[in-house]
Amino acid sequence: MKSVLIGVGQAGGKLARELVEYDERMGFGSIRGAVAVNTAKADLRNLPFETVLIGQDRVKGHGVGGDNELGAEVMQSDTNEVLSALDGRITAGVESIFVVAGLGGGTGSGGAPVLAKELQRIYDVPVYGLGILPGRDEGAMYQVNAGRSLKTFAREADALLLVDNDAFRSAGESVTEGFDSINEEIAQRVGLLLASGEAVDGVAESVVDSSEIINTLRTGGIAALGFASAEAAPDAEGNINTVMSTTRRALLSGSSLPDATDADAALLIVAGEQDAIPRKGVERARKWVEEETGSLQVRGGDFPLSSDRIATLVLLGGVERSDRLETFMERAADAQKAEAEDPTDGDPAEQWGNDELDDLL
Ligand SMILES: Nc1nc2c(ncn2[C@@H]2O[C@H](COP(=O)(O)OP(=O)(O)OP(=O)(O)O)[C@@H](O)[C@H]2O)c(=O)[nH]1
Repeated sequence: MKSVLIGVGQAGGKLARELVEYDERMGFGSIRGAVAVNTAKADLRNLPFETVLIGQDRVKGHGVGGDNELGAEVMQSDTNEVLSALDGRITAGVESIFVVAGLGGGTGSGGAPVLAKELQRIYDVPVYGLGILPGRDEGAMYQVNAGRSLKTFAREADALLLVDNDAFRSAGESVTEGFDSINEEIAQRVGLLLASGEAVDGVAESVVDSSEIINTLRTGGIAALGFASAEAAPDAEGNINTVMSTTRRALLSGSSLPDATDADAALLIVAGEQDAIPRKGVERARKWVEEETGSLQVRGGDFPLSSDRIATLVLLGGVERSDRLETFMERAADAQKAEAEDPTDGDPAEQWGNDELDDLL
């Protein structure tokens, strides 16, 4: 799926760079352009694509210091500068735009939903969010920011693919120490997903295409992406169990949003040498995903790739009712309550759609 990335804030810029580098390293060519936007001048250095500094009149290039309302305001005032930087990049072949941001800070958290809303008004292609949730050890401000941004971003984008910073943390490593490896994990997953819709070597009907990604995300709301891989046998018959086990791992332990398995729609992509992908295994795994997600809309497809491994990607659309997200929304609402010194309790199940967490826009 040919896509253009807009990284907003520090994490957004770093992750966009990681995605561009992965796509180039693999020779996929699915990322057709990238732009980084920030209120902090220093964070725009070292990014190998066009950058836009916003809010100079308000914060003089020093960032918004975690104030996501200010982040939203400066994006609103300077949207035209961002749109100008995009001019000519959303060409006829581009199939989607991704707005990439960490949701715990100020610039990305506040700016990304505002930008998604503007892009929706202007472009016909889907506008997706790629949002990073703060780890549970990050402070209350990060949790509140992310809770508020999450609701608004999910509403303004066609779908919001979420990554939980706790999902890829290695034992004994702090969230901050792990950023580079987390970014690599995300870039690999998302990079493979985008490239899967582009497969040119495959002529078979079973090869996945971009419309299947778009249809899986059509339900809107929150999306998650799971991944797992294993060494492949040379023949398809020998890989039936491998496809099943990588599918299980991708969904149950390799997801960008752990424990989010209830979904409205899913797409199972099996990557590897085309002759080594077992039809029987893919069909069995697809049925398993159907049972596990409770969705009757489970699509499946191959991604022919020259490799001695089999990799499975599971894209889930509409996972906002999942336990993990409810736990997060509860954490964010608690943090907001603690900040406001208001001890009244709330039902976590209702926090998704309501007022405990103020909307950003
Ligand atoms: N995965 C990942 N998360 C990051 C990275 N950098 C920051 N974060 C997370 O993103 C959130 C902070 O967002 P930033 O992007 O640093 O903040 P910002 O949007 O630039 O906003 P201000 O600094 O307030 O202007 C925190 O929850 C961090 O955990 C990164 O490189 N990778």
